Amino acid sequence: MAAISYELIKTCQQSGARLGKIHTPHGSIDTPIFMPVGTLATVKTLSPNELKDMNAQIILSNTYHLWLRPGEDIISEAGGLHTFMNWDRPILTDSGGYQVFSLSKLRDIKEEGVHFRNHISGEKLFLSPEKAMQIQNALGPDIMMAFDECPPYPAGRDYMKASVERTSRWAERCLEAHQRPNEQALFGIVQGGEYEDLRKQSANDLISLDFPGYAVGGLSVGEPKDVMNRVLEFTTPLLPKDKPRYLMGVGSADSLIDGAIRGIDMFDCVLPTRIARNGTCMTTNGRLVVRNAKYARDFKPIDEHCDCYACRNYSRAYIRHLVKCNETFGFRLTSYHNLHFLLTLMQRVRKAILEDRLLDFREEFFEQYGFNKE
Ligand SMILES: Nc1cc(CSc2ncc[nH]2)c2nc(N)[nH]c(=O)c2c1
Ligand SMILES: [Zn+2]
Repeated sequence: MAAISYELIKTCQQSGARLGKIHTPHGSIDTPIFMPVGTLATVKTLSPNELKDMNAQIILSNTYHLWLRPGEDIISEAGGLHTFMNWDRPILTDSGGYQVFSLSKLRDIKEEGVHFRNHISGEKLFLSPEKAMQIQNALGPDIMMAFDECPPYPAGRDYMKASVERTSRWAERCLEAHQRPNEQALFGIVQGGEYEDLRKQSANDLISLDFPGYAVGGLSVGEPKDVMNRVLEFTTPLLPKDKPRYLMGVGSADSLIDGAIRGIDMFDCVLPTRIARNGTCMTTNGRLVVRNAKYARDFKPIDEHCDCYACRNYSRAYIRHLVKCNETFGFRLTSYHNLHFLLTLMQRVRKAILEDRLLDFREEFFEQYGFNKE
């Protein structure tokens, strides 16, 4: 019995979107889904109960960060990440490759793996497909990611081709190092930048290894949105229809809708909680920077169309006051609202797919949010 199974419920008549369910050892996930990020084994400032209140069905954590602090052995001794952080629903961990490339200026990529410096202590470290799998095996997530290279954007074609071929060899080594395939699903990560032939090569290499799910990597790395959409248009159709597709590191409300339209089932991004911590909120009418002086006497909720805990009980003036005074509760309220906003957006996307009207929903949402003005 494989660790996860994907149930395709319906494909949208208006677009490449699909409605599905991913069944995992820790419960099922309705797709398309947004996955809150809990880098250091906590979704910053929020409790597991609050995440359940807003119907978060799966969260992400980070192999690289947990390897450095507290160390995968401590988490393993605690009984794994679910017990350690008291989250009994599904967990996905990224493999650490991306963090090495995004956090460590000094790094040396070799066939055997990546040599780099710990971004906190400066000590020399080495991460390989085998090491990334050993750490994820110790953490115990339901879904783990293959160790890949996420090349910088833009990258030349020759570099990209060599990188794709190494990432495919690394994916094979991850499969060989996979200790509990019946308990943990290993997803392959398609790379290839904006080169259609390299995306095909990467997808074919990984599909031949028969992973239970596939991620589209190497996007949301600074490329314009129309480049991301174009790459998705020729990449997701290459992936098996009966397996989940995960677009890594995405994203903003418009990218979630546009990704779902192009057949993506899973999304994650640190954006909602990160911008919340500097007082920026996502609302139906676009972004609202609640610390602005104009909200000092504004006693309306962050978003009048939102029924979340923050919007039902507190005003912009109060939250502005807390954020200006650097009060933790203020950031808890903005984080709660932003995650609730994206989780609710995906609930509305799933409903639109069921009703075959996702493109109409896109028009309505973009109009109200103000994207069409961009
Ligand atoms: N944009 C982007 C983001 C992430 C981090 S996803 C994440 N990890 C922890 C939280 N969120 C990526 N991760 C990998 N492994 N490969 C990628 O190509 C890639 C691309
Ligand atoms: Zn709200």
